[in-house]
Amino acid sequence: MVDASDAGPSTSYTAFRKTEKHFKNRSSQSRLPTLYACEASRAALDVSRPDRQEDDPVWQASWWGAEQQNVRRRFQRDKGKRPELSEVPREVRCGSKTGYVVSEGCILLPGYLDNEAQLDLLEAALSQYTLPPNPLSISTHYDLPPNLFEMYANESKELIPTLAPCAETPESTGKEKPAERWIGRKTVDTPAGHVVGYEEILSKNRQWTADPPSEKLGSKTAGELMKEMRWANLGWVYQWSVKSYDFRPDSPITFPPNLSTLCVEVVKSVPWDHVLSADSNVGHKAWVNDYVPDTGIVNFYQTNDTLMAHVDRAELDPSRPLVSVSLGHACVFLLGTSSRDDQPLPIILRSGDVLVMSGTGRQNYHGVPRIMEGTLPSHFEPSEKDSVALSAAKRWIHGGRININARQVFPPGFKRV
Ligand SMILES: O=C(O)CCC(=O)C(=O)O
Ligand SMILES: [Fe+2]
Repeated sequence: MVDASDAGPSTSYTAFRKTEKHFKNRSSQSRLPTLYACEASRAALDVSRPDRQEDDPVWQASWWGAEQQNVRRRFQRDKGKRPELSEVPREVRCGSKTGYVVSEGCILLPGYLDNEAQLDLLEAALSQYTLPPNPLSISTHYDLPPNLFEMYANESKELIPTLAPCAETPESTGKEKPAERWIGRKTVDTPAGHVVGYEEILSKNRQWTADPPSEKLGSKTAGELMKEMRWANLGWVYQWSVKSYDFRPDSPITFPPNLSTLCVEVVKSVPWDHVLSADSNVGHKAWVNDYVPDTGIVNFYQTNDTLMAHVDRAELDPSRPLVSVSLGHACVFLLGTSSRDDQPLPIILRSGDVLVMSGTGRQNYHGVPRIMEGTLPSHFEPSEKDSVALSAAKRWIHGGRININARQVFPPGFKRV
């Protein structure tokens, strides 16, 4: 997951890595250049900005300089005149919403979820999606209680013990360290364009063993563990160390029905014939009828977490849509191409935005180099009417961002052996 060039001098960094470093740099917070502004290579695309500047938490938190006032209006006005702006983003009607085609197969639906829907999904992500049998990043290290979030909501001070360390295995010694801290997913990289077949996956399933619990960890409270948790797995279980789903069970863990309904609705709303190029041959005509997510990851970010450049290419059909929802603080999302050497497009993702990656766009490198501090929208502020669970969920999101992304790993009609 780390650029091979990372060990060398800065001049050998890939274009993707340089942009990641630019946005990770905390010494010069604020002053984001926009796509309209001059430094085009690092300029960020911002289409979910509210119409009134004063309503924008990103603006309020001083991420934009005064010179960026009304930048979106100027962007719309000048799009036709400036060739570098005419390609991205192309506007498309998605049902009752507006979408922007930000690159081949990648569509951003700003503000797809209203405030109420965001709060419902926030509560579900923390209180339901973290329940057993869904694996959590911390499941292999701690002897978790049946309901960790409930303990968090009740502000329990009870200590949750670690699991006993077990013998090392050749596949995973637990000693490999990622070159820098990121969202806690240890993976091996695969060559660009590599798509794994079912047989290859089953053989990886047989090799895989879970990470052994670390001996260095100590008991923690639910409050500490809810901050340490980096992801929850939905549906088919992904094995991070071998980058494959575990297809050994007969059926997946039940995928949350409400989330499935949301993702299907998003995919049905996209006018695929207008989004994908005419020569695109990815079977998109079927998606409106047979797209059903069966796996997903919920990413839990604290404001200093990042997600490094990667491609999600473990699904059997490499082009079916991946639907990705943002909640909480805004972030800078980098959308690249199938090569890390190409300059990625920085996109501001706000709470309620939905990004769909599909077709050849599924092979694009992407990552999250920055969660934008101070950008939590006001509907996440506590209210007297909140239930215990919602109030705890709001408390959690004050320190972070949640991303929920769903995919379909088994294309319809696929026969398992
Ligand atoms: O947090 C995000 O917006 C992106 C997450 C992502 O790319 C992933 O989980 O594969
Ligand atoms: Fe991803």
